[in-house]
Amino acid sequence: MTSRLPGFYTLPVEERLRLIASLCDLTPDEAHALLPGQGLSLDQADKMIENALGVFVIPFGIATNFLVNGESHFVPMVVEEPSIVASASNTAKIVRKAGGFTATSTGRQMVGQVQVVHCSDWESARQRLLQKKGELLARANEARPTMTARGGGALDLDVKVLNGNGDRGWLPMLVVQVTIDTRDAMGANVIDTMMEAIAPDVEAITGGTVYLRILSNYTDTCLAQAQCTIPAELLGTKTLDGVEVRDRIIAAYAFAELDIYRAVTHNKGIMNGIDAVAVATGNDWRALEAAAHAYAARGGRYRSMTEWEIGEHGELVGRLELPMPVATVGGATSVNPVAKTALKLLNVTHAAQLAEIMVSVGLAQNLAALRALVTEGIQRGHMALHARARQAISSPVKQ
Ligand SMILES: CC(C)(COP(=O)([O-])OP(=O)([O-])OC[C@H]1O[C@@H](n2cnc3c(N)ncnc32)[C@H](O)[C@@H]1OP(=O)([O-])[O-])[C@@H](O)C(=O)NCCC(=O)NCCSC(=O)C[C@@](C)(O)CC(=O)[O-]
Ligand SMILES: NC(=O)C1=CN([C@@H]2O[C@H](COP(=O)(O)OP(=O)(O)OC[C@H]3O[C@@H](n4cnc5c(N)ncnc54)[C@H](OP(=O)(O)O)[C@@H]3O)[C@@H](O)[C@H]2O)C=CC1
Repeated sequence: MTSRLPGFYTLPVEERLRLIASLCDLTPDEAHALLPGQGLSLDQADKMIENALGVFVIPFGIATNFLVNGESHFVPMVVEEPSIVASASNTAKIVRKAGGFTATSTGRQMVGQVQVVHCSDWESARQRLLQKKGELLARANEARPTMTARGGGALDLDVKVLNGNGDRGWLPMLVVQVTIDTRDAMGANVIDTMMEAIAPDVEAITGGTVYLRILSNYTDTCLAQAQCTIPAELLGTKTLDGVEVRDRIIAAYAFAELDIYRAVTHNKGIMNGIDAVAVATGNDWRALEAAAHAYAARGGRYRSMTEWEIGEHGELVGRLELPMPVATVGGATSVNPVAKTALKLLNVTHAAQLAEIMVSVGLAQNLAALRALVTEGIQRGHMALHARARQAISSPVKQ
């Protein structure tokens, strides 16, 4: 199977679906789930959230041309903004000619926190907790034994003391921080269950009072990295040669590194792609957004999420590393039939693989935007598609 389908976007929508269904072996039900009114049922929606009245429909598209770690992937995207799917496909086509994206992921470890207040001796409470680390980890794992059976579960525990601020009436506090491998799940519920399970032991050991027992969305131990190396000649346009475009892209990147007003826009463009895949696959995009922007501000300065530089042979080299707490099981991925179809289209079986593709999509999206911005400007490509969308809005709805 190849994801390289020249001119795919020129086909009528029904034909596109037929072609993809046959290339990806979708069952009639899986393909049917993508049609308006056929995906999430009202009954399912009513069980997913509270006070449901209906379902909100957003277009579902696929980006073509992606080659990640030597494998072709169609990338499902659910998004309301024109030109995101086209630009991802366009860049993936260029990067494919250069050998595709290389992506890795480092760990699937998430963090849970328990906040303890009112301890009489903070340092001795900290020491006692560390001495009981094995028992606390065992207690956490007893709460979700199936996670250990899968090779995951609570792995490590650390304790920190945070000073209060008397002037503002803030108490000092102690934080028990547990590292948990949640395998193919995002793990919020798993972690929260574990943190609630260890809380009584934490109180008994410290003599303090537990307040919060919750996961952390700063998932800097669940990272994915993507890289692409593009010969300059592949970047040229009708009016500019590739070396000039490459150098302008480096200048655009430097702008984002140096100026927060530009960095936020630059990073919004990256998240355009990542969020669209997150929504399509039923993942929690708020968790991804929160973690990604916090990671971009690590070290105390908010910067570009991507890095661009000139390689040894004059190529443009791009990298993106982000926290990717995504799931192929649990949450809405397991409930929404559209998300199930999206995962099948992507042809991924594990969360780490999904994370690697998503970070490649983020890198592609950034390159697309930068290349357009430093050459013809964003308006021609983006606004032509935007104008088409406006036309659809103003034309009467077919019954
Ligand atoms: C829009 C393009 C791709 C046109 O680019 P083009 O060069 O006119 O495209 P083309 O007609 O030569 O086609 C090249 C390939 O693009 C794809 N393609 C081309 N057209 C379509 C289409 N209609 N539907 C689906 N795919 C399309 C398709 O893959 C096609 O090749 P094929 O696979 O067919 O051989 C280009 O101008 C582009 O990439 N622009 C960038 C647009 C962008 O970045 N949009 C993001 C939203 S704007 C924003 O919110 C973020 C931003 C910009 O503010 C971030 C920032 O500032 O950093
Ligand atoms: N701050 C935040 O971000 C918060 C987010 N949430 C929400 O929580 C949800 C995610 O929680 P999560 O715990 O992941 O989802 P679920 O509660 O749906 O749990 C996932 C379950 O899937 C099962 N499972 C089956 N196969 C696997 C596998 N290969 N790897 C791992 N688990 C597997 C496990 O259950 P078993 O072991 O029993 O088989 C696991 O507990 C999202 O909807 C998120 O929006 C909730 C609270 C806070």
